Amino acid sequence: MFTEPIPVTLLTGFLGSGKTTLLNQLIQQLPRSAIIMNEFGEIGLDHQLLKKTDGPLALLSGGCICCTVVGALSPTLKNLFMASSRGEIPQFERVIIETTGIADPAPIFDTLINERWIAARFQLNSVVTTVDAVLGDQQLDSYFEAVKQVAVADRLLLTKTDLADHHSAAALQARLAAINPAAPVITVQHGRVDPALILNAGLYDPANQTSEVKKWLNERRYRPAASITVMGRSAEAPVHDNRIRSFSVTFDKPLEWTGIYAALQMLLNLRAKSLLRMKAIVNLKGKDKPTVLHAVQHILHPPAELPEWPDDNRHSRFVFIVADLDAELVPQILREFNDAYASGLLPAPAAAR
Ligand SMILES: Nc1nc2c(ncn2[C@@H]2O[C@H](COP(=O)(O)OP(=O)(O)OP(=O)(O)O)[C@@H](O)[C@H]2O)c(=O)[nH]1
Repeated sequence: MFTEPIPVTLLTGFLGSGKTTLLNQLIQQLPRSAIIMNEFGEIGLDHQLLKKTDGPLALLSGGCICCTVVGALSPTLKNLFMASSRGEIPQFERVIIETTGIADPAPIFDTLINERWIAARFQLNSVVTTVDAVLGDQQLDSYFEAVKQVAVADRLLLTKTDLADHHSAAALQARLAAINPAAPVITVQHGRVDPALILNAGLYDPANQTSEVKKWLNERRYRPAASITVMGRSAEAPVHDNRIRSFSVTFDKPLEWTGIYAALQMLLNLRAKSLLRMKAIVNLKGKDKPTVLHAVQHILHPPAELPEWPDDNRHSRFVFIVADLDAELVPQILREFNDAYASGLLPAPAAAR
């Protein structure tokens, strides 16, 4: 029987960027994995490329997991869990979900975080995005979905490096770091990677990971919001990258939870398409311990208290990756909502109490 929530790794990446190749390598090393493959088209073919695995395999065919078949993810996870509990299929230790190459991962987060039955039994563990070292640059130029997949990743895997020249691979790596400064870029050939480098990457269980939180947040990799110019940057930068801003916001005084919650709700709801990723370790008034927050697009993970601060720094630190939004607006919204609630100008929203 399962006692702890089962870790889920989300494997995303643009069409043909090497997801199935990676999966084939992973399942050799991690045979006790349940695989969920999402395939486009009525008759999926990708699973036929998957090597034999001891773990269960579930297919979500006939559409993309982020739109037409999103409702199928929850029953699929339930069926896997129940069948394994009853001994009808082998026990599994983790789930790996491979999305279609054009999927937007936000609805998958929504299922994993907001559906109670699922959230009690499964836990999102890491988001791994494959990027083709040869075609990635062009795909980032042409498809904003590809940029978003990079922005939400905990780990970026640069695939097909055997086919790319060193110079262009290095340039692509720099471009990825500009979009998502904190995600390590791991180069991969033919899907061969040490699973330890890509699993447990997301700090989705902050209670156990005080020492990991600094690596997870990695705010030193981000420029402060105030140093980012307003929309419409350099003419040479690729058009989609010009839409992306990644930056940090710091507050030195303890924050009012109701104000921060209201500010985040506003950013998440009004700007659902703008906010791609947010992570934070915050010092809240009246609390000795830090609170960890994170959101992917409009999905805010429930706040979690860490058992202790990772170091002497007691400042609240946020990192954001946004699209089509001026960086300076974000600290302004956080500050103004914080001040308004701290001074009692506004009543606390019910959900934040
Ligand atoms: N040379 C080389 N080929 C690779 C590498 N990784 C993947 N490929 C090849 O690239 C092609 C696409 O790889 P897949 O693993 O099917 O890519 P995918 O992301 O699952 O593709 P979709 O499911 O169609 O989005 C296949 O022919 C792979 O054999 C690599 O590191 N080097």
